[in-house]
Amino acid sequence: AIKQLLSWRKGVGSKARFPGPQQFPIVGRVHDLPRFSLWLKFKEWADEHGPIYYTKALNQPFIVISDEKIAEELLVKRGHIYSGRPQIRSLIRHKEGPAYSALMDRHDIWKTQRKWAHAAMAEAYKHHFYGHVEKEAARYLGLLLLDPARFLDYTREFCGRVMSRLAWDDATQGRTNGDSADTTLHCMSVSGPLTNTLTPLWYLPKAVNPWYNYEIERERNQRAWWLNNFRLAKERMRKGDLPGDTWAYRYFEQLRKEGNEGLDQEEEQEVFASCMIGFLNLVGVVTISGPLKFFLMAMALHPEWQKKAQEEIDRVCGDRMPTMKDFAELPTVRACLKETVRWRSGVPLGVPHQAERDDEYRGVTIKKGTIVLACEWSLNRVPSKYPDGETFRPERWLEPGWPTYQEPLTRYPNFREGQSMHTFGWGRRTCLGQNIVDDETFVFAASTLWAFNLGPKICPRTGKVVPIDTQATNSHVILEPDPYQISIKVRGEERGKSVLEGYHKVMGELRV
Ligand code: HEM
Repeated sequence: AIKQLLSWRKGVGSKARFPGPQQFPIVGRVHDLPRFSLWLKFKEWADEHGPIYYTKALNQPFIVISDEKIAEELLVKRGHIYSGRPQIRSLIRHKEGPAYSALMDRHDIWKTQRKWAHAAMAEAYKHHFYGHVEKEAARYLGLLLLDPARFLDYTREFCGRVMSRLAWDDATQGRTNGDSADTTLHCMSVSGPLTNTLTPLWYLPKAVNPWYNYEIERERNQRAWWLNNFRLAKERMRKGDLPGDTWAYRYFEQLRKEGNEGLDQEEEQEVFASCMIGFLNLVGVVTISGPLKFFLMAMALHPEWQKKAQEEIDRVCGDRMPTMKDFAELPTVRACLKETVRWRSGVPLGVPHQAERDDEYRGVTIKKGTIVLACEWSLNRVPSKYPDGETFRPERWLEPGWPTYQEPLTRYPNFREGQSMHTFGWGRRTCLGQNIVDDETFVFAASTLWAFNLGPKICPRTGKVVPIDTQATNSHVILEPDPYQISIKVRGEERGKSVLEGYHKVMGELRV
């Protein structure tokens, strides 16, 4: 504190600085950074101080960006400087690895894991994830038909199952996968343990430190779970019983190509590989279930768009459930999805980058260690690119004249290319999941609207619409909306029969 006070006094008026809220000694502005919906505060400051501003929380300097060009200049063109990850106080050893590649510094472990995950994902995408997304969607529709009130649970489980099937051929792990992802996200978020904001608390002695003890236990369990699945998959590989369309198979096959026929490994190598596959499996759950839950909400609140999308689906698919083959013919479905992710971002703060060394930008020194945030919530509301940014308007992706419109509509909008790819981050740290996001959200959205009508829930006691707070979320780095209620009704008897038929067809093959 004394050091800070001195440097603050020395620093007054002496250097060029970015604009920003007034800083106070020792605390900076930590006192008015809310733990929940922090992006609203960052947007408020952006409106006041401009597209790049400076602030501090305790001793941690921040640069917050809300302009795509500036973010490109720093995070892409100068990616060799701004691609570190800051320490999240309540997550143990994440910068070193090997557990969370998205949160590691840029060292060899990160490079190896990123390269491997990128190639594994690209190969699976070539085969549109081997039809697993469609099969799980058919199961999801069946469950929704039987018990629509549990739609939020089922939505997350759907995402968890797809990922665990791809990772280890064990969709039954889908629910655990979702829970594990959720707890990890809690621990890494400002809205999570108090020690993420009041960081000095982390250094309390273990005997009186519930945050530290919890994290040790959580991380140990998660790693054991990953390692267990890895070893089970290895046993199956040895017996010739592991399907070739899993990431685990791909990994073991590579070992064999290197001459390791028996798949014998030191524990350290197994831990490395199980974390690499385990994390890829984990990171694909809530990242997708959050947008899907917001999509269902948006459709219930915007019947005019739901109807347009359903007319399109009925015209193209008729009585059969939509699949990836219908992608080109269903631009309205894609526009509703793309607009959902813009309107209610799943990663509204973006994922923080950190300056790996001192740099100078526009005459201002940016110190090594500064956290650089391209605030997705603000980027999605830049008026010149997204007019009427607070409103859900899928037409901005479908009609010429809007800044985000792109042709041909058989291809755009999508989540892999074209407009607004800032959603998936920047430069060397760009998201590795865009392909699966594109497939999974499309099949889920098209098939749900094919089978069901979504609408507001009417309270049986008052007869009034149950209100939905569309901004209420768990405020995690990657978030989901708070539980909400809508009505989900099958679109007629025939459609119900088709849903059940589809469900029975896949249930024989799926592990439950
Ligand atoms: C709509 C869904 C998703 C969104 C909006 C999203 C967004 C992001 C963002 C903003 C980042 C940080 C980029 C940066 O630091 O500049 C990121 C990183 C990452 N994402 Fe995604 N993501 C989504 C889904 C997925 C899925 C489904 C997977 C994998 C199955 C995935 C895998 C990753 C990985 C591995 C990283 C870390 C990259 C690195 O640090 O090297 N993401 N994502």
